[in-house]
Amino acid sequence: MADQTSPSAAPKPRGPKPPIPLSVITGFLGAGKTTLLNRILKDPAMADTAVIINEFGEIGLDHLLVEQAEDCILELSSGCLCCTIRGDLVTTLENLLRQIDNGRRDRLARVVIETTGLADPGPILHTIMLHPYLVMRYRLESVVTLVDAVNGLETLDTHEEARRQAAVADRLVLTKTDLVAEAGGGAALSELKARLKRFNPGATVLDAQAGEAVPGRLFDAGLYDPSSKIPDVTKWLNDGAYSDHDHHDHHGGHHHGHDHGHEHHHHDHGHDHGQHHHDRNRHSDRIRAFTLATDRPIPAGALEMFLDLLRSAHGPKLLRVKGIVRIAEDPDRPVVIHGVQHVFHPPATLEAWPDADHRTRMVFITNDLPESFVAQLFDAFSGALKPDTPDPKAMTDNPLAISGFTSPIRR
Ligand SMILES: Nc1nc2c(ncn2[C@@H]2O[C@H](COP(=O)(O)OP(=O)(O)OP(=O)(O)O)[C@@H](O)[C@H]2O)c(=O)[nH]1
Repeated sequence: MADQTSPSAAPKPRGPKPPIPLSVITGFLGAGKTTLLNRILKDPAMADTAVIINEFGEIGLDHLLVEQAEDCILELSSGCLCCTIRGDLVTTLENLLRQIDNGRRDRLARVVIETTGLADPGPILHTIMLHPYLVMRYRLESVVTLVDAVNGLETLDTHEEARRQAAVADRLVLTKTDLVAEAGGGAALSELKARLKRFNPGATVLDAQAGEAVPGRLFDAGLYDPSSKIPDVTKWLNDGAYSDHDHHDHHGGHHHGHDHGHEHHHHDHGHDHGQHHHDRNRHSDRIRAFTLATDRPIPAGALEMFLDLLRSAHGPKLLRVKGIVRIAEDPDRPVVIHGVQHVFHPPATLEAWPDADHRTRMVFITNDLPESFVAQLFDAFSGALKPDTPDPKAMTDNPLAISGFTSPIRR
């Protein structure tokens, strides 16, 4: 029986095998995904990694890559990974497990899926998160999004997929910074970094040309490291980055965070100003990143309803949600939540708080979903009702809300 943990770990654990870390590398067409994969696959840290790539149109696999790590490459053949062959992806992931379970493969340290440039990574992540067996055997480790420093601003302006890819990332890798430097494009690079920071402040930005895109920094996003008993949620959440990335529009109260869309006016930033220089930012500005933090514990059932309502009514607007939550019934054992669009990982209960901060902290990256809405909804469910806000019963009685978020709290 293959053991996924480090060889030095004392007695081999009985029971289910630890889930295999799974990362997704995404990035717009030509961003440099294959180039990066080719490079990192040579790194000893990538031993025992299986890479799943898909062929797209006439462009075949990079043969270097195939030769480099023949055993580990599984080629999917039928078009776009995101839209048409999720069944293939499931089969491929199941086959890998079978190889491990029947001893044909000794170790599988990690799986990396490279998506096509046009893919919204959400559905790929959902394929794993929604599959009852795969979600037990694999754990989402890191979403790595490559951004071409030469074309990045333009691509973010014009392509929804590119914005989504950047917004769901745990790691943003800037590629082709060498070309920008040669062309004296320092200002454009700063603007690109600022843009990325604005709609995904928690993601670590790595410069591929500076040698920063190494496996340890790409994939070690921190949450469920099996070698640590209490996972490094703080690193994973990185909510500190949300409070110092901007300088305006700070709201009071116990909710922290920033609202780039001025949503309390309930109109769209871009349309509102109507000036040419705002057009460029219009789409990006619909993507908002904010945090909620509060001392007030929330009953487990109310958390369930909060998430249920949020995802059923507003799932498409949620790009990424991460959080550590203080539960009223069990305040010493926080619950970790993790969602991509309308799909949430089964929440995990930690044995203890990872650090001295015992507040509920959640980070949200949303598309056209205002911070104030999310904050009010959370307040309603956590019991911090203000006189002019609806009570949770009124909200859950909404006939448009779809139920189905069952048994969310599992250990
Ligand atoms: N100068 C420079 N060129 C790069 C860098 N990264 C990638 N490239 C080049 O950019 C082109 C596209 O790179 P790929 O790795 O094929 O990009 P990709 O994201 O896999 O492309 P698709 O699979 O078509 O979406 C290639 O010609 C690479 O050599 C970089 O950091 N600097």
